[in-house]
Amino acid sequence: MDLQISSHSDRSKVLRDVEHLRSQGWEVKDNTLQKTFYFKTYTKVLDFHQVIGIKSKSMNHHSTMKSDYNSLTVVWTTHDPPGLSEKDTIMGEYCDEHSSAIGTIDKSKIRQCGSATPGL
Ligand SMILES: C[C@H](O)[C@H](O)[C@H]1CNC2=NC(N)=NC(=O)C2=N1
Repeated sequence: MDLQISSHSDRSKVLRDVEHLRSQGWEVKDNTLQKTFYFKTYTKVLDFHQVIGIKSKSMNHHSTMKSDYNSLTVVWTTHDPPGLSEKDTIMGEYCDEHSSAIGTIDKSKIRQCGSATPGL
């Protein structure tokens, strides 16, 4: 895996934590950690977005998030110094913990209503 670890981070710890997150459904892509969480309602999608946003403010570490009616895709990476850092793995764990508290569903259970942005 050609993965860049942020230079201020403990490389072996980040790699270990990334492996754990991969076992929980996170994908490593272009030096990011990403995962799509599925929810029964849009209200839950918005709640999860808000929960991540509040934690991001307190950690001064921010993700790219793409919301849809039944899902939220979260992408973590560190910009400076670039690569994956402990902050990304901490936030990944935080997302898993809080998505469970809100209540995720399996992808196969989402109600298909079409994307608001065809082609995405
Ligand atoms: C100046 C401020 O501390 C930085 O820009 C913070 C803000 N949020 C951040 N978020 C992420 N994901 N990576 C960063 O390097 C980062 N840096």
